[in-house]
Amino acid sequence: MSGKLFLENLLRYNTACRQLCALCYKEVHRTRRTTLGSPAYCTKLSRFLNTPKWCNETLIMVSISQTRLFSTKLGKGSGKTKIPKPKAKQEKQEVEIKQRMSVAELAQAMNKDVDHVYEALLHTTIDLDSLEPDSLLDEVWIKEAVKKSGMKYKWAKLTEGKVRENKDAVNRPPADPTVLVARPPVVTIMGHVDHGKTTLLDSLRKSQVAAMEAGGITQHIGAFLVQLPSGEKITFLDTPGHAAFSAMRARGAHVTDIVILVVAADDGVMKQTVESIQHAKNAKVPIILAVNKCDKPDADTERVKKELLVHDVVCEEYGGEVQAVHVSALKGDNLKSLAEATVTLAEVLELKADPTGLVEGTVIESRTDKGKGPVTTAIIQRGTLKKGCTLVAGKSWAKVRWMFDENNRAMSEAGPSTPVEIVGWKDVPSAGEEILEVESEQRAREVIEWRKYIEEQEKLKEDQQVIEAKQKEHQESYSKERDTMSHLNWRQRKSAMYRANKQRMAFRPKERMENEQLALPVIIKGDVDGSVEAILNILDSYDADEQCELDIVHFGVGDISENDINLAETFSGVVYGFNVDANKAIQQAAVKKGVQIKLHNIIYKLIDDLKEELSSKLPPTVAENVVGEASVLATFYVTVGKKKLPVAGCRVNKGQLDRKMKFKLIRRGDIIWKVKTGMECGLSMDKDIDFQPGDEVVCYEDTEKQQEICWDPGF
Ligand SMILES: Nc1nc2c(ncn2[C@@H]2O[C@H](COP(=O)(O)OP(=O)(O)OP(=O)(O)O)[C@@H](O)[C@H]2O)c(=O)[nH]1
Repeated sequence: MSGKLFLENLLRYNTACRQLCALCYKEVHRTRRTTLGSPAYCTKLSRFLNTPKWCNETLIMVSISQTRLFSTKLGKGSGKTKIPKPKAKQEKQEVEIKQRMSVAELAQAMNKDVDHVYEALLHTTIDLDSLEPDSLLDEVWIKEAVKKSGMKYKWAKLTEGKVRENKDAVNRPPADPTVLVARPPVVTIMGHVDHGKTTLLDSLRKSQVAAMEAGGITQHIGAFLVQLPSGEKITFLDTPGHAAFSAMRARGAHVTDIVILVVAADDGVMKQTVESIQHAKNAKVPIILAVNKCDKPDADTERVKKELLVHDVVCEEYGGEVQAVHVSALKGDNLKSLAEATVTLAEVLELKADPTGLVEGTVIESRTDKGKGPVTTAIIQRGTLKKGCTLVAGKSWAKVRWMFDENNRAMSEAGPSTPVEIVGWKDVPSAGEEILEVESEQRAREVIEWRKYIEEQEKLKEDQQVIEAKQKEHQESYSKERDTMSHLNWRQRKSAMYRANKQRMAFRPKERMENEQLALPVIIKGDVDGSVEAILNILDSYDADEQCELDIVHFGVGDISENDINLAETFSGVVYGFNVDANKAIQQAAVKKGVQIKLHNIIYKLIDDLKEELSSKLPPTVAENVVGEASVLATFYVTVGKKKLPVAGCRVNKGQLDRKMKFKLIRRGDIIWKVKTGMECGLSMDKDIDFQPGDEVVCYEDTEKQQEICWDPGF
């Protein structure tokens, strides 16, 4: 072929394509989603183009992909369709938004002050009085404020967290040894079930109450302080059992200095004794042995000590370092010796803390008190807690309003190792959470916001990991089916899918019409190749065509365009966008054409939405809900006017019979009386029915249930 001939052919081909596009575009709009692929339409195209039939399919494919180009040009050239000029759009300031933004964050993103955001939301339904600068705004209000400010929004990338400045509160560096002072030990009691942990704690607490002046009310706050006559103090954590201990350890809370291991002298070393030893060893916390129930006649203290040797707990008598004290928790015998042994060990451990500077501590227990609101019991580990301090713990913060000890007495300050009940929390923090004092309320809010943000990011990451793992799994199982396309890149696959779609449209127009309500055509748009590909990979696993077909009519990168809306209208489809936008004109066009645009920033939410959309296409299933059952005991006739009507004497065995509902088992008909369980009744039908004793009557209603699509995308 000569160069000239080639050029001429090319020009003819281009013109033909353009004309085809024009025809196709008009035809698509005229016929509204019905005849694009019909044989009549193909013949029409053939005649128009004077082309052999074999190339129609290809041309239709080309025409669709050209629709966007053509429709854009149409607006310019013909003046029929007015497309908003992009000029005004370009002038708008772009604001990066995300799903959760505080008023202050939004103001910052808009380069305005907080008042600007309030003003923008002035004539909306949002309650402005409740809005603080740190209040989180819903997506709808974020968008509204941006729009009302004459700006446009753009979704921030999910990876934005990596560059955000860390605002968390952290422990102070280790204190200067010169400021350290001795502090009481914090003790946890552990041991096997029923060996006497609770009894021991109760006795220790009671010994303290007895030692107090009358009037003190002991309450369980999760920890209490015991003061020996010599003046030494011991803090006991009032949460017996290794479960609480390991829960604290799991959260990284290093609260306990000493473990008192309770072993019943009549029972010896048991399973949970061994577990307790293990927990103490893992946490590198020294043990004191309390051989309990020594008042019992069958108590054998030596046996206990010998059994413990196997588990590397060597008592002093056996040349080890573990102090053993023989007690009776029930009778309160030798508890003083146990306390003294604890103090001795504490001295050896040289337990010290810095009582100055910002407070650090751990939440031992938390609850909501009717009068006081959220309350925590904490062990202070550094600094001295006072009223008015601002604290953060987990995702909650507090301005300390009151402090109480376990005897419900108000405290003015609490130093290291002191158990204290703190009132003033905004929410209830969890046990084991670290308490840190911060400089101001503003700082506390900042820390909490940061922690919530991090939690959200981690959740997103986790979700992403789950999705990826499941995708991998699914990909493997579907790789066989995809073998035919596996050698293609995703752009080539796009063409292949177009072809497949067009073929379906061309060869099955009738079935298509019939099945239209059981097919969901979708248009997928994403911000980058990678995200579109990720979504397509998930959609590859779609295997519920039996229930409802999923047609991927089109997919691509970029914001939702007019072409997407036109395609969605043509195919009665839904447009899904991931991390992309749909400008106002597009949204208006979509509303006008009855096209749904669904925008998402999280893939699994998009897929969830798609699943819901697919499920909504399915017809509801009908289930029978039995409301009553009766048995016919006898039959008789009653005379109504001149007529004798057959009546069944029934006993309602279950539920009730309601004439408004459906009946079965005994032929069809209506019930005259509404009767309840256990009552006897007469049943007459509006048709002549020959009742027989022993017949069963079931009264039921049809209930509709929405079906769910059985596709499992793997997450
Ligand atoms: N004779 C005697 N009985 C005791 C002694 N200490 C506890 N008991 C009894 O042993 C039983 C169990 O005591 P608890 O204090 O509930 O034991 P526990 O280890 O806290 O049990 P769990 O909370 O179930 O793990 C109770 O009936 C107590 O009265 C003791 O020193 N002497």
